[in-house]
Amino acid sequence: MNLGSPDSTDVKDVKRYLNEFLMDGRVIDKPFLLRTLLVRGIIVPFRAKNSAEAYSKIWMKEGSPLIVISEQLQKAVQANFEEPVELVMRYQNPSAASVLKKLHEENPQLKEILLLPLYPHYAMSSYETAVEDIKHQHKKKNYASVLKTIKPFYNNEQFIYALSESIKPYLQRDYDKILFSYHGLPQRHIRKSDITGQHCLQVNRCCHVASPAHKFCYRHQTIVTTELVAKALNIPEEKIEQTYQSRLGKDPWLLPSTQERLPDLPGEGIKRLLVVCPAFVSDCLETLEEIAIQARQIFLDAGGESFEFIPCMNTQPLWVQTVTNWIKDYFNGSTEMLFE
Ligand SMILES: C=CC1=C(C)c2cc3[nH]c(cc4nc(cc5[nH]c(cc1n2)c(C)c5CCC(=O)O)C(CCC(=O)O)=C4C)c(C)c3C=C
Ligand SMILES: [Fe+2]
Ligand SMILES: [Fe+2]
Repeated sequence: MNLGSPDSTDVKDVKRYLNEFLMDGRVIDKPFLLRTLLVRGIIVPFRAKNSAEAYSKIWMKEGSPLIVISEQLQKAVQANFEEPVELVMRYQNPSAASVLKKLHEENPQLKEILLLPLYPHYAMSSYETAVEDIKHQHKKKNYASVLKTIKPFYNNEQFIYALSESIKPYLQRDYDKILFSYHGLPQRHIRKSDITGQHCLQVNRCCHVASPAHKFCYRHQTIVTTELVAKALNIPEEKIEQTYQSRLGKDPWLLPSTQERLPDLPGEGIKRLLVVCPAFVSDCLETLEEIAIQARQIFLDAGGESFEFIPCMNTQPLWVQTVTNWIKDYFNGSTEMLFE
């Protein structure tokens, strides 16, 4: 299960997509009336045209890169199984309701469904809303099957290995720094997901101090991914930096911001930059347009000399094998990857 895209780059389709996405109370977490006013009255009318233009720059002949690549991943994984492997999106198509219907109609004996949210890290606005949406649709129709979910895999050995191997070839050439740019979040979301109510963004160096809050802390989980990849690839500390991208609105988001850090780097002697986006396993608007086009321009305009975007794992054989292994382990009785 992935996030989803508009059906086309037409402004009306982009509007429909943005309305569904941003009216999700786990994304814009304001009371319903205020959210409606904000989303339908301000954000979508002002954003839709620019978003549609951004999508047009990266659209493939088969459709949105996020969907096309996720479909390719689904087909590659399906090739390793007799059991059906389906792709589902949180917003727009194919929806959880339609995929569940299809699965149960085509497989009347269906006993178990294993859900893989295609997000390495836990966030209320990505992993949690995806899981809750499909659970809700499953319960609504009273399906007899059991639905199990794979947990965020930010620190999973095979994920780290596949991600590190996807980065490795880019480290062969000379570079000054590798930037790990993760999708950002409002800081409020980090506090809301803190099950202790007193750890996240409250304790000094919270993400480095052991706490049960880490199970739901996006910031902690992104930091761990960066540290594990750095260790796997032996990247010196001074050559790594972590930032957060894609900010929306005026609330404080996670820092440092990718867009704000980029223009500073050349002045600090960072002229040759590598950028990787490990919050995404499939390339999408936020990597292909925001990073590979916009961020590159910001960096080069500020005096940077080379900017290399490292693509997501997409359909790389090691990633397909990793997903396949998780599913096989589950069917062989392992509960290690399951979210309880
Ligand atoms: C990686 C996980 C993601 C988190 C966490 C997340 C939070 C989040 N996003 C928005 C607002 C937007 N995000 C948009 C696109 C988008 N976001 C993710 C992933 C996460 N978002 C992906 C994979 C994509 C790309 C979709 C595609 O079709 O390629 C957009 C839409 C595009 C735009 O207009 O910029 C918005 C809006 C918020 C507000 C948020 C947390 C609160
Ligand atoms: Fe997003
Ligand atoms: Fe935290």
